Amino acid sequence: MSDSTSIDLPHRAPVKTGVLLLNLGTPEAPTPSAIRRYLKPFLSDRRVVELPRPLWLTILYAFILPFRPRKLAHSYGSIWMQPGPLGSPLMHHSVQQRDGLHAWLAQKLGHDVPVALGMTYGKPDVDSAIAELEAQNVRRFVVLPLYPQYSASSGGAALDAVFRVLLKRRWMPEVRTINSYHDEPALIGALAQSIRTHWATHGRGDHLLMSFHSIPRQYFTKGDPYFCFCQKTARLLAEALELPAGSWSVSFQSRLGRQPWLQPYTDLVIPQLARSGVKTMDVICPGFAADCLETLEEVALRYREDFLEAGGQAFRYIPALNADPAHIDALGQLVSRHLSGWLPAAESADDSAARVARARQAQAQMQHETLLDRPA
Ligand SMILES: C=CC1=C(C)c2cc3[nH]c(cc4nc(cc5[nH]c(cc1n2)c(C)c5CCC(=O)O)C(CCC(=O)O)=C4C)c(C)c3C=C
Ligand SMILES: [Fe+2]
Ligand SMILES: [Fe+2]
Repeated sequence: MSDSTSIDLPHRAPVKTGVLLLNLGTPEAPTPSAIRRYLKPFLSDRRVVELPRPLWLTILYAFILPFRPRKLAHSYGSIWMQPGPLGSPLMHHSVQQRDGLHAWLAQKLGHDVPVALGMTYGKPDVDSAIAELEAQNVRRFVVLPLYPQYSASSGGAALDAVFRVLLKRRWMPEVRTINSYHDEPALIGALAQSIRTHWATHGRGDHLLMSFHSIPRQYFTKGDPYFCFCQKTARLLAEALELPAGSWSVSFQSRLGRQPWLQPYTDLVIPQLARSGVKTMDVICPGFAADCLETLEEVALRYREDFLEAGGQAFRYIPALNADPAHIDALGQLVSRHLSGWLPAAESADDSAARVARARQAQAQMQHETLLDRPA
């Protein structure tokens, strides 16, 4: 007991409040081996693929992992932004979102709120992101999976990764999780503004397609709310833009395998629109917080070609919100609400009474009581 002051006890320091941002993850390089390393845990997750295990593992190991990475290497290669892991658009934008949110919280709330980024699959993993917060003495944090529309296969899997890490903790942190923010007014406002700005700069198409990542239809019939959340985001966006009926629609992209997925399928809708006389179209993907393979390669490159081949004249992809200030503002507002009661009220830095109050607060947050420090 007498040498207890030399023990490195985490509860000696003032506690901090943090934010954990989560996204899917992405390969570290546009190479078959890096893509295989990424796909293996991703496609082995029971939240992502719910097929009977022996059947799915046979398909995964016999047909997908040996062949798909090579095909995807070309696709990733076409959108990679710079050498190294930050070359993946998803990683590039996620890092900027992390830094942008940290700056927003400091500016608007007057506090240093550490923000860490963790990926459900690949690096930086959720374990290291939580460790990063803990190293700054964060003992309570808000978890924000960057999927505006919750699905078990995306946000659910991300939260699983958090809870798996916490299972190993002796001293559980306080955790608040954000489930879905598909109808967050600031998010709808940011999306609407980005569309208006795009129209003002590049012209307005005859039709606006809102394309969301699909999921197997059966997940919806078993109770996944994702389909309805996508429809609600789309309706709110159409209302905000006062879009006439018939001038916009919703579709679902990126399906894999033979079972039915949420419909209508984007890859079928786009040429159909061209054949039905739509000459110019805009596409936005309001389910993707950051641009990635599925938006930049699948939609902006491949579906553009399909549209033009089917008789369309102009196809414009409207980028994801990425680290756009309006997006950071929407995420900041969302996170701030969930931080409620965890931060002392913001004070102006030159207010000396506030400085004293802050010092008292810090003292009160020193949770280490004196028992171990008493002389034996
Ligand atoms: C096989 C099942 C899949 C389900 C279910 C699924 C749901 C889902 N995915 C996203 C977001 C993203 N998916 C991305 C890539 C991607 N998705 C799947 C499979 C499923 N996704 C695969 C196999 C891949 C890899 C690429 C490919 O093989 O086509 C990405 C992009 C990652 C990147 O590196 O850029 C995102 C983002 C959501 C939101 C979602 C459920 C709602
Ligand atoms: Fe996906
Ligand atoms: Fe519903």
